[in-house]
Amino acid sequence: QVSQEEVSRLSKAPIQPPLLIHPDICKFSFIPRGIPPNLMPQTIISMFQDLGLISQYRIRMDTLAKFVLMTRKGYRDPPYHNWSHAFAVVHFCYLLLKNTHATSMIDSLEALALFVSCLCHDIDHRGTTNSYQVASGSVLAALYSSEGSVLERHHFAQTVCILNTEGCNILENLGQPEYRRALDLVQDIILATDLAQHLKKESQLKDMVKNYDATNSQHKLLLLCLLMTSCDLSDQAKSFENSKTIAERIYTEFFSQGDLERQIGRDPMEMMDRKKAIIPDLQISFLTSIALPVYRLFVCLCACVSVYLCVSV
Ligand SMILES: Cc1nc2ccc(C(=O)NCC(C)C)cc2n2c(-c3cc(OC(C)(C)C)ccc3Cl)nnc12
Ligand SMILES: [Mg+2]
Ligand SMILES: [Zn+2]
Repeated sequence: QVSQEEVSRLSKAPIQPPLLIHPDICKFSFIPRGIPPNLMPQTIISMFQDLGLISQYRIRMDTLAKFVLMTRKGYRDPPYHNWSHAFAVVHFCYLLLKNTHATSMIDSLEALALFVSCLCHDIDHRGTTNSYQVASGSVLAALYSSEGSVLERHHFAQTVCILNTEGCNILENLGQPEYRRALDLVQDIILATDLAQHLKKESQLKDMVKNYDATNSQHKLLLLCLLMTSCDLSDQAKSFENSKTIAERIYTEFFSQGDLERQIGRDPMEMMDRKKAIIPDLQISFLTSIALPVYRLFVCLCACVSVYLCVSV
């Protein structure tokens, strides 16, 4: 729970335009960690405002304040999968929605669902992977291993839990069909952050990008998943110093998991083994095989769309 005093302080604070919070906040090169952690909740609220989502979906300010504070509380503090990661992902999503043609390809409900998904996509992450949940027989594995994407189902469940908490439902003023569609979108988008699911989609994503059809709901969903993974990986699209710092946090998590796996008598995979992992090699393969293709797809999509927009104008 969050204190009523904290909620009212945040909901009564005047909403400053993002640029007044930090002059570089609208630059793709901006490192969101440049925002002091105590200003993150109000920065998120000012991004909601700047995207026009508060008025469009008649979101009450005290409800939005409580939702953001509950979401922040929902994150644990592992080296990487923490609140500052969520904030960095939300910030990139804000820039995408403000700057790219994506806005002409998705409607405002999809933009709302994407933005909320970015904020909530790793809630209550423990700093261990899906396979570790199953190997260690965690409660989450007991709950979700039959469907797969164990952690991501939990992140979604936690999001619904917060929305169902008194005074936190920012979607309460949506019509019933819109509410249903928003929640279904948030579920699909958060589930798309399971790397295994993303890799399965590679060929569909390529096809969507090549001949994007806005009337095709499957294409629309694939686009939202691509936008989500672009945001989730966005620390790798910034300065080398930032990418290096973030990669070090990720391997701190991976190596701690490797230590845990050794303790339960399992042999950790190389990437999790602090004795065997060569981070530069691992990163070159991750960036070339996973991160770069995501951004290449995205650039290709924008190119296709801008041609499409010019033609259709
Ligand atoms: C810099 C950087 N290195 C990484 C190196 C390896 C892996 C990894 O999970 N290898 C698989 C093994 C463990 C079975 C992830 C890495 N990673 C991610 C990331 C991306 C994710 O999935 C999407 C967003 C869908 C791509 C999901 C989770 C994470 Cl931590 N974000 N930044 C990184
Ligand atoms: Mg995740
Ligand atoms: Zn993430």
